[in-house]
Amino acid sequence: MSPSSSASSASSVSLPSSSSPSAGSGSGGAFPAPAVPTVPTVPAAPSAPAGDSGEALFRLGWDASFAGEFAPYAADGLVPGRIVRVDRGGCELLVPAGAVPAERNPDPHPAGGAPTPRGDAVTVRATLPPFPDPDPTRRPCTGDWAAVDLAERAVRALLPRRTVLLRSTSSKRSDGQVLAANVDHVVVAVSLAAELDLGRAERFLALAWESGAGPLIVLTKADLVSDPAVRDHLVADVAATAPGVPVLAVSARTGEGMADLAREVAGGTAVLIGQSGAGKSTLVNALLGAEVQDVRANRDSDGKGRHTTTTRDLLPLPTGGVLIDTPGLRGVGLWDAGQGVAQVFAEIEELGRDCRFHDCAHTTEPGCAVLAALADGSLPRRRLDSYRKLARENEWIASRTDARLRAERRRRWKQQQATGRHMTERKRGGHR
Ligand SMILES: Nc1nc2c(ncn2[C@@H]2O[C@H](COP(=O)(O)OP(=O)(O)OP(=O)(O)O)[C@@H](O)[C@H]2O)c(=O)[nH]1
Ligand SMILES: [Zn+2]
Repeated sequence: MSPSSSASSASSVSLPSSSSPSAGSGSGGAFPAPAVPTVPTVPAAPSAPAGDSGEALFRLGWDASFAGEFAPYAADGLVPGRIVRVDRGGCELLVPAGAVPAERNPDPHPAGGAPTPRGDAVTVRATLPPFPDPDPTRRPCTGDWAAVDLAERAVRALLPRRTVLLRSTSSKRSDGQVLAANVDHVVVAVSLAAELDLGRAERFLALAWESGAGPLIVLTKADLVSDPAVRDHLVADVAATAPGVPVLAVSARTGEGMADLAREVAGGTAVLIGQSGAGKSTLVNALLGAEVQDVRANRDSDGKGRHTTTTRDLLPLPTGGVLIDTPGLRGVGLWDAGQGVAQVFAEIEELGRDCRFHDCAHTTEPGCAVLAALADGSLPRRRLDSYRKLARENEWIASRTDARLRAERRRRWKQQQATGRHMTERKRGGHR
């Protein structure tokens, strides 16, 4: 599947990138001021009467907080767009259809001849400004909100990110790579078709917490566990491992739990991560009500090459919310996720505060509260082993990372997450 195929969905129009400034647009009169959404004072529901452009934006995950950040750019005549993918030549964005003047829209009747619905979003290409920032995790990525100059087909600025998912790169010096920005829900898919791998789930959870987004565990293929008592037991097992994380058993095959999942992700932007074969593509298709992502019955066990089957990057869901499903996102590895690891193993961190030595490594130290909990059985051995493994792995990754960039990034994230937390909380909680 070629990358450009993403522009061919029935509701999108693919536009060639234009390098010639204001070509054919003549004076300001011939090129109407881009429609800029009204800035609401409260986050509007997707159905809010915010006008065509506003509606399209809210369907893409826009909210009052982003609108506030965007206000200065609106004054400059720029239009908000959400980055679908970044490539060598620039990026693809979704912008409100109403913001793209008809004369610059060569194909208003895409696949099937249906006109682009009013209030919908269209795909445009745009160039990206040079990013001199030495930190690679600051580069634009899928999910970023941008201020777009539609006349020049150029991105002028990115809005501050609320959350960001990072992964380690395979290079010797790990600098991290951005996978997705402004994600509210990280859905961790764990298959019920195989023996539960809690350690793996914990690794994905650490990454989710680290991003700033809220995790949600989905136990897939529930139809394969026919005994409801067994199923309940498995859900309880996982829930005990992940305090504070909702756990849902779903089956894309029978539809069980799918409405609950759709409701959980309806108020924001979600990503699906999990082991290859966990049923992510099947879930995406079920959530979309269409065959968009490729499901293959037989894959090579290491899953190499499967990314070529990913056909879409940023997908508005019919039930509300947006799904980001970019190549490389699904099997992510930990990267600099100390905070996330601590959050997954909150009870161990908590116990550690009662250790006699504040820098206790919980190995042989006298007065160690963690070892005491292990001895009296209140802390399962598996949990401690998993914690040690992830903490070690994380320390190793952190040691390969530029310390100054790392410290800067931490500070920035704290600021950004504090700013965006309120809106993210609303998105997460709004549909419960
Ligand atoms: N019984 C049953 N099988 C399912 C269900 N969902 C998915 N499967 C099967 O599980 C296999 C893997 O599903 P995929 O959706 O391709 O898994 P994936 O997580 O996207 O895999 P990667 O793309 O490799 O990451 C396929 O054979 C699906 O038919 C389900 O709800 N019930
Ligand atoms: Zn200790």
